[in-house]
Amino acid sequence: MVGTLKQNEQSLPEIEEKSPHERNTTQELRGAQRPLMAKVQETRTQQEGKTYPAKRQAEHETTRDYKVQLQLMRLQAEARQLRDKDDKRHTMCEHSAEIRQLEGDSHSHGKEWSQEDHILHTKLHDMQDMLEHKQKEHEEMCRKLQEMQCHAEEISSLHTSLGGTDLEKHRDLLVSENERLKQELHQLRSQRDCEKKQYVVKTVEVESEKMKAAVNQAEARNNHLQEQMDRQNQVVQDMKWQLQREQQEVNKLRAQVALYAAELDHAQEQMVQEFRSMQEEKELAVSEAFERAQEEMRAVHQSLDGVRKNLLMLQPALRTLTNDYNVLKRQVRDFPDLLCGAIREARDEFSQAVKSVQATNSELLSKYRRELYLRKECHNQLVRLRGNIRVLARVRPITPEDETGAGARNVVSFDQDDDGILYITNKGKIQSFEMDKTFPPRTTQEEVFDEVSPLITSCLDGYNVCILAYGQTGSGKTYSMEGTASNPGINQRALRLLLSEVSERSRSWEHHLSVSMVEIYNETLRDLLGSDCNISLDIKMAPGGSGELYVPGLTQCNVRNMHDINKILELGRKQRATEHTNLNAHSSRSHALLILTAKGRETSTGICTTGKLYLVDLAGSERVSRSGAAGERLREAQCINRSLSALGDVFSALRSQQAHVPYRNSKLTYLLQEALSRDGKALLLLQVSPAEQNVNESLCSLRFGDRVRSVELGVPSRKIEQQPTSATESSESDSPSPRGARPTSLRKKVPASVRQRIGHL
Ligand SMILES: Nc1ncnc2c1ncn2[C@@H]1O[C@H](COP(=O)(O)OP(=O)(O)OP(=O)(O)O)[C@@H](O)[C@H]1O
Repeated sequence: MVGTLKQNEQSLPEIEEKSPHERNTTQELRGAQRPLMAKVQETRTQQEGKTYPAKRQAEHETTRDYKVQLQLMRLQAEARQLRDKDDKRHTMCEHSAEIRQLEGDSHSHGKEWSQEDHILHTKLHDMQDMLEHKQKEHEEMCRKLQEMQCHAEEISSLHTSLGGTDLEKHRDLLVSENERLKQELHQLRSQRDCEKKQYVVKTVEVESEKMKAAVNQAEARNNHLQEQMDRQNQVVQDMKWQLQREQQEVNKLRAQVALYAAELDHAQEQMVQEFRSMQEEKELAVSEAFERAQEEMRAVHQSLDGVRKNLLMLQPALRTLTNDYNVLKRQVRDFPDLLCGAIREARDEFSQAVKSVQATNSELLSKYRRELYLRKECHNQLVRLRGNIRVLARVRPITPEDETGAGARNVVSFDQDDDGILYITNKGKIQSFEMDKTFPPRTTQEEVFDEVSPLITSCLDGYNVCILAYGQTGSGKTYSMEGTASNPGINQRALRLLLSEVSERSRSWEHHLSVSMVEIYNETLRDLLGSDCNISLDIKMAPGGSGELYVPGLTQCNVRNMHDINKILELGRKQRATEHTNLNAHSSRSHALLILTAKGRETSTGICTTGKLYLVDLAGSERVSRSGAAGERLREAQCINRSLSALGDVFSALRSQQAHVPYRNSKLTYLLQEALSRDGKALLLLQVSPAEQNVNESLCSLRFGDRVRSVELGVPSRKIEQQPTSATESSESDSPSPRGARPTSLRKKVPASVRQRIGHL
């Protein structure tokens, strides 16, 4: 057929050259032939050996596209189904929400449902879990579906890009055109065959070269088209394979979707079943609850009826209560005024009562003080009568020498109303001590001296008087006895007082005062006013059987004025200081005694008196263990302890009124024998440190004082003499001597009248 066409195309110019009529016919034919040729050419390329497979391919692709479209539609239907399922799931979710709501409602119905609620809740929870699981699966399926849709869209777009539909149309057109052309060609061919019979020999020879070139050109073009066709076929083949792969993929996915759909159906079925069962349970529970609620309601109604009846009965009582309440309200309103008035009255009464109590109190206090004073007086009287040793306690202030901190804390306190009572706190316990008088730290030297001065002046009346300062080292013994230059102690004040007394009594009395000062250190008696104070002195019994004691070689300095006093005291102090390098260290370990002898003569009666005043600053009474002494110090401490315990022994012998009093056990007691005997007057000044660190020593001193306080020396007697006269001698022999008084030759000579007078003194 191609060969025929080629021959036709080559023969046409020959016809044109032969005649005008033929030329016109040929031109017309050529005009009609050109588009036809182009179409024929196209058709030829499509038809020549390959037109048919391409057509088949296109048909095949069309079928495949249709199938893909069908699959797509099916997938869309499946997606719709899935969407429906999703809607159902939503509905189920709503149902479960309703169930939850019902569950919440059922909660409010009471505790008895809690068990069932719990079970339902657990089931619901399980279902929710399952639902969530299904939801995830559904999401996964949706995702895959989307992927499939994407694939389908890709296929569809590919299909469109290939222009399948247009091609088909175009192809149909071409087919019809081809048919038409074939017919035309057939006509032309028959026409040409007729004409050919006339010109064939010439034209073939003339035009054969041109035709050949045209045929070659056509063939080249034909080859080019063939190549294009091959490429196109290759592309179509690739697409076919791709389509096959996609188809397989789609099949797989469809199978998966079917599987998921089955699972989903199954799950949905299960859920529907469970939902139904839950619905049934819920309905059952609701009906039960409803019944129960109805019962409760009935009970509530019944009780309400009862309450209503009670309410009706209570109404009159309520009215009464309301009235009462109103009355009370009025009272409450008026209450603040009433209360204020009552408070005012009560306050007035109270202040009056307080005033009267205060008046009574002050009256009682003054009475108590008077009583106390009288009691003291009586006590002093009793002490005088009994001859008790008076014990005074002086507490020094806290000094810088005391340790700072807890050890320096004050542990001593005093009674506000009774100046004889002192309290001492030891390890949290408070102990009280009763003395004849106590002196708080603020007490001045004058106040202390005022208390002891009557005793001092009694030596001018012929009494032996002894004042002992007792206490541990540093407790203020020297301060009380010697004092300081600006603030002298008992020693200097006593001498000054005696001098003034002597001058006061000078009208009726002649007095002679002499002073000795001694020190007892390690049981050695030394004269502090002598030329050589290293000489150890002895205490001896006076010759003549008077029983009096004297110290041979002891210096006695006459005292006439203050100058003498100062000189003597200064000398004594100096002797103590020069003898021992460290005065303070030494002074605390020796007893210092100031002995004043007062000799008097009453000018009118000729009565002579001799009184002695012993002012003793004892050595420190602290324990050896505390001082930690050794060697010489230990010996000193032992001597001090021996002499102080000898003093204690003397006091205890006197207290128990033993026949023998061990005066001679120490130099101290031996020297003080006259004052500490039953004829003397004694006063113990206890020095107490208030510091907590010294509490044990303070307690020892106070206990010692407590024991001494109970010692009765007896009624003291004066040591008097009188120049013998005939009158006095005869009457003296009848009068008995005072209680326990040592009978002396001189005592016998005192007349009864005089003795009576003396007794009053
Ligand atoms: N009442 C007081 N007021 C002020 N200071 C005091 C008082 N009593 C004692 N002191 C002071 O306490 C310190 C110790 O006193 P003091 O030397 O008199 O004690 P002491 O008992 O005599 O000691 P020692 O046994 O060593 O002689 C001194 O510094 C003294 O001035």
